[in-house]
Amino acid sequence: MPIVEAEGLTKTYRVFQKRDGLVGAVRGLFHREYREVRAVEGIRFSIEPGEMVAFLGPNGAGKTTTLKMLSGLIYPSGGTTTVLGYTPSDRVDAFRRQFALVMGQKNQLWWDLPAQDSFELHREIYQLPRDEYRETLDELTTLLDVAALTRQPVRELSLGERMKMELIAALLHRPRLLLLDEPTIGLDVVAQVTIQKCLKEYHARRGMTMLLTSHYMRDVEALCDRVLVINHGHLIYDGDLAGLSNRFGQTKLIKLEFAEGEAPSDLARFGDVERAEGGEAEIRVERSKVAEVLGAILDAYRLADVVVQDPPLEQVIARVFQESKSPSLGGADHDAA
Ligand SMILES: Nc1ncnc2c1ncn2[C@@H]1O[C@H](COP(=O)(O)OP(=O)(O)OP(=O)(O)O)[C@@H](O)[C@H]1O
Repeated sequence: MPIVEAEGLTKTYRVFQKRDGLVGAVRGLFHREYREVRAVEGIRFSIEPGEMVAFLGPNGAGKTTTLKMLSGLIYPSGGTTTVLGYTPSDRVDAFRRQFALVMGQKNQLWWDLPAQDSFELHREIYQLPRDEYRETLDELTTLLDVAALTRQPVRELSLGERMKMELIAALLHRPRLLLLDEPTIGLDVVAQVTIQKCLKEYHARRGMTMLLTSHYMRDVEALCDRVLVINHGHLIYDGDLAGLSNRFGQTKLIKLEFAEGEAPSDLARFGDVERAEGGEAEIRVERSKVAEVLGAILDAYRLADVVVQDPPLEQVIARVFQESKSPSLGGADHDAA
């Protein structure tokens, strides 16, 4: 049975429109005008136990709104969703005990107290047996390398350390489903990698299901095999990472190392030369022409090495977002799953 199922899930916000000027403001007191924001429009997907899925989309695409509906923080305007067998907006205890939502931009922990005190409160709220709590806490503080910091007030911790504590608090009750909204936002690369490693390791040990939003493609590549892409409230891709590159990455990068001397000056006849330095060069070539171009290069020059790469995920994703503005890609489009 899927852990998450969404069918036609929709959220429309009603936003008060403030009028310009004093007269407008006074008029607004008597005649309130509203505008509808269609944040999520009829999305459909399901997630199986143990999957690690990335939820991608540009700013304002509807990611946080979807996560909030999946955790029962807001009611959908339409459609249905079942999470862990429950309707999230019912917020029953049995449901809340089995999932956690971590928002990179929001703190759950008490600012002036050591994280340890917030962890204790979690233990009380979730009524965790002491042994199990100790075991999980030790495991997580070791994994994230913050055992020495749990007794320091949270406000004195760095952003990265605070995020690690947030993650610990979220995992203490061993949730079966972890919803992560930008868990590495604003962190340096080292802290990002530590958090990725912890999530990966923890997933390997406990096999929880995870849905993650992130603007850092490194998070996605490190953790997720499957991606859901949302734009303007529509789900426009549901499939694996490789499929995303195949479909939207229209070019490939050919990296060449020449056997003798400098890179030749006439490489532009094969494609767009991205770099040519010393005996090395990189040429961007249309996906459908890679074999032909490679054959021509091998005929013309002696090579010491050659590598053909997909474009970086950032580029592919930027292209997906760009293309999804066109009407032909506007609706939900499921490649896999
Ligand atoms: N409480 C709210 N009231 C009114 N409109 C909202 C509310 N929350 C979000 N929106 C609007 O709904 C749309 C989707 O917002 P959402 O926060 O879900 O996007 P997102 O994909 O998470 O974006 P980001 O990557 O910037 O966090 C946006 O147009 C946003 O302005």
